[in-house]
Formats: sequence, structure tokens, C-alpha cells
Amino acid sequence: MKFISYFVRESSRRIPLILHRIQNPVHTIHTHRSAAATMDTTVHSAGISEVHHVPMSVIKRPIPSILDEQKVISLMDTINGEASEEEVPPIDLLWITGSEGGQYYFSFGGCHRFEAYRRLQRETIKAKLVRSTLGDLYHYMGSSAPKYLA
Ligand SMILES: Nc1ncnc2c1ncn2[C@@H]1O[C@H](COP(=O)(O)OP(=O)(O)OP(=O)(O)O)[C@@H](O)[C@H]1O
Repeated sequence: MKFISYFVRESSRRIPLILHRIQNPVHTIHTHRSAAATMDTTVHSAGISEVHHVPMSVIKRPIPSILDEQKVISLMDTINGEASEEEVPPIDLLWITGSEGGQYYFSFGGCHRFEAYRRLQRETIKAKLVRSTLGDLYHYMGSSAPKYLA
């Protein structure tokens, strides 16, 4: 019994240490899957387990959000709580490589979570990166999709 509890404790310590650097400016991947991250996936990110800490400054949100103020405030409280932040799942980002090699991160959903992280002046937000193409962006933006990526 003592051995089992030692093993469980040691394993759970190791999980958050699985950190890698993949590319700038998205520095880290972790494969730790919280209950929220596991259960609260979208159709786009259902097969993606890696969660990245993506700098807020690199995320493009071309469509303005319509926000429920109470929900933003409630999310800010949850995110600020040391124990409760895990209850907020990662947002999805469309990750597009431009024709000249630049990396672009577009966000369409996750409006309330993004706004809560923004108001809290967090430098990064938890996100799943959904590999996407300019064609995918056209689905969201039609002809307003940025031409500089093509
Ligand atoms: N205090 C809270 N208020 C609202 N959602 C919370 C809160 N704490 C944790 N959550 C979780 O955060 C997620 C919020 O996702 P939700 O789809 O409701 O909003 P959003 O994606 O940020 O905004 P939108 O759907 O408008 O784009 C849910 O998975 C919810 O369970």
C-alpha cells in the first residue's frame, strides 16, 4: 500500500514536468490533461491532447465578441483562484503557417475565456492548436480573410 501511494505521488509529480519547447513564441506544451481539459473539448480539438501556453499578444481575434458581462466576471474569479483555474478549459486556436513561413494564431470561439484572461492582464492563455489552412480561415471570415497569408 505504501509502495502504491509512493508510486502515485511520484507519477503525478512528473506529469507537469513533461515540458518541451516547440517554437517561438509558443513556448510550452504539456500533456497533463485536467478533468476540464479532457471533458470540455470541441469538435475541432477532440483529438488534440497537448495544451500550450500561448502569449495573448500573438492571438488574432478578427471578429468582435458579444459578451455576457456576468460570465466574464465569473470566469475571472475562477481563473484567479489557485485551485479553480483548472476548471477553465483551453481555448481552440487555428494555427496557420503563412506562405512565407510565419506562424499565425486565430481565435474565434472562447470569447468569454479570452476576455477574462485579457482583463486579468495574463501574458498567456491555455490553448489547443488546431492545424489549419487559409481555406479554413475562409470558412470563418469569407473574403475578409487576410490576404497576407496566401
Ligand atoms: N465561472 C465560470 N463561468 C463560466 N464558465 C466557466 C466558469 N468556470 C469554468 N468554466 C468553464 O469555462 C468554459 C467556458 O466556455 P463557454 O463555451 O461557456 O464560453 P467561451 O467559449 O469562453 O465563450 P463563447 O462560448 O461565448 O465563445 C466552460 O467549459 C465552463 O465549464
